[in-house]
Amino acid sequence: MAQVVNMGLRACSFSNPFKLPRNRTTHCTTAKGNQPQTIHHSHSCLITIPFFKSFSGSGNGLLKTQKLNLEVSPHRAVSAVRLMRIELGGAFADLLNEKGKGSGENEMGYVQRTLGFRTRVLNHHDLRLVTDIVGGTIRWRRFLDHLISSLCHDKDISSMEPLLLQILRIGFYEIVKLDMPPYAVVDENVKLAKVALRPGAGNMVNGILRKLVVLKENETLPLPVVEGDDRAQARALATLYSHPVWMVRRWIKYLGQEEAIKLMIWNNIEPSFSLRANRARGFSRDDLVTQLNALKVPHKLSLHLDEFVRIKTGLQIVIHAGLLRKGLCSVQDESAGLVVSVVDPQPGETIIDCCAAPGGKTLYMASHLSGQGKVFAVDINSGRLRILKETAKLHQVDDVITAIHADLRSLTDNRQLKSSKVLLDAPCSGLGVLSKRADLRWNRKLEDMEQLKKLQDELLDAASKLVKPGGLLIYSTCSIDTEENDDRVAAFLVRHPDFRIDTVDGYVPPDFVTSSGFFFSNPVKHSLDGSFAARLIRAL
Ligand SMILES: C[S@@+](CC[C@H](N)C(=O)[O-])C[C@H]1O[C@@H](n2cnc3c(N)ncnc32)[C@H](O)[C@@H]1O
Repeated sequence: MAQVVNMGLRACSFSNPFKLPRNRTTHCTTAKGNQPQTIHHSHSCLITIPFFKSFSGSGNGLLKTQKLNLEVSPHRAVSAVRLMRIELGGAFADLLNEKGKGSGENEMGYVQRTLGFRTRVLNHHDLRLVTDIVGGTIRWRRFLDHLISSLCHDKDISSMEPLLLQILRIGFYEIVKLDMPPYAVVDENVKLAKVALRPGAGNMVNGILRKLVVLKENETLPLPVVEGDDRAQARALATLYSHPVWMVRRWIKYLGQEEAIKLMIWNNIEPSFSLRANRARGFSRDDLVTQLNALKVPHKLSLHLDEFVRIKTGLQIVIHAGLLRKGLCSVQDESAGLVVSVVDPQPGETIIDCCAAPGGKTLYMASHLSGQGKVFAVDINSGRLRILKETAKLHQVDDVITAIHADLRSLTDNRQLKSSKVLLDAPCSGLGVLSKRADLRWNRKLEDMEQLKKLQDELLDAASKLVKPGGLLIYSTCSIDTEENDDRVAAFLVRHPDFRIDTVDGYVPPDFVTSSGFFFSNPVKHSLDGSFAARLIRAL
């Protein structure tokens, strides 16, 4: 049985939504005074025992509840809980959006509430494993679920206990995709299921994972075959490469099957990240490189942008070292940096950033103004705008940024705000950033595309009203979808014949310039996020 250290109040929780109530005797570890002892009770409630110890160190007598489990592998326990939170919509797969930044107190609180115990605090190595397991398990969800339902008696896994399903997904991912030593994986996940759920759940995990190990060793995994009509082929590919069927069909239509497969392979690879040294804080790329060397974080200089460095691993170390918190650098993909190159901000200019939050491009543009000029940062989302303002202070560019909380579409009716440079970084499907946003592929729906295109048209019309005669409108997205990119520009030019395309040639490396004069970063070709930008000049 797991070693359980109980500290805190007696509390009996019947409300854990991740466990099925059981009418059976369960072993719990409890304590009399400070002595642990085992009791039996007739439901799966969690019992914690009075310890009368303050964890805050404040000596205020506040009683906290905590059970520390040192037996289950902590990164698997934390991964299982994070996966449930993501699936239930409580968190993003993207670690950067995690308020708790990994194994912080917030996250351990979720672990405690979900599993009924805490794990030890995670170290860098554990956090790296959590990131890999969570990201990979989400990416491969359709593929893993196909295998799980093929191996389960009950083929409909949608009714399976959420926690049990996550534990199985983790085990399947570790065995099939990470090629980890199979029997260690079986043992660890069985232990987690037993402790976090009940012994019977552990037995079930044991049976299914062992079946999987045999099938893998015999190379007889039940995989779909790509055959039949277009729809059947798309379905098989969607399972094999773990994407929604509608995306696969769309990419086959626009890119052909070979390129669609390459794109899905790219989306399934662990992403690398880029860091931008913040020149506004007097922190150069050389300074950043010195810090990364000291932290032993492997890195490569960007081939395209002077302030950028690429890292494949070690982001947690950078976060932990406080480089982001101190505003010395930010995590920003080079594709986003290249959109700013298309804008080409110069000291003294006034730029309106129409959809600015959380501020990645605003801050980078502001850092190029060298204290002279202005960026008006408009956004409809007050929470995201608050993040922009806070980060602007941290980056010491707040003196050149004015935040405006507004719907761009009504802003243009009421104000006299106009400029010679207007950036519209429009809300989009995010189909160019699926490798980083592992959960996005499952959240995005085909119906979203029509709504987004309509919104993009409306925002383009609104942004165009802010452009002075002879001025420039830059339209950008982080999508690779031609209907959100080239087609939106084409439709805009029909509605606004006073605008014309100004090629991005000369602003970005030639390799990124399309035949129509737009900027386009192709994940497969450039090993960057996918993004798009067009320069549109208004007639005098
Ligand atoms: C792609 S994100 C912008 C990312 C940002 N440019 C950056 O680099 O960090 C799109 C933004 O558009 C904002 N938005 C959506 N509809 C809007 C509207 N009607 N008016 C103003 N902002 C809007 C969203 O709140 C979101 O922050």
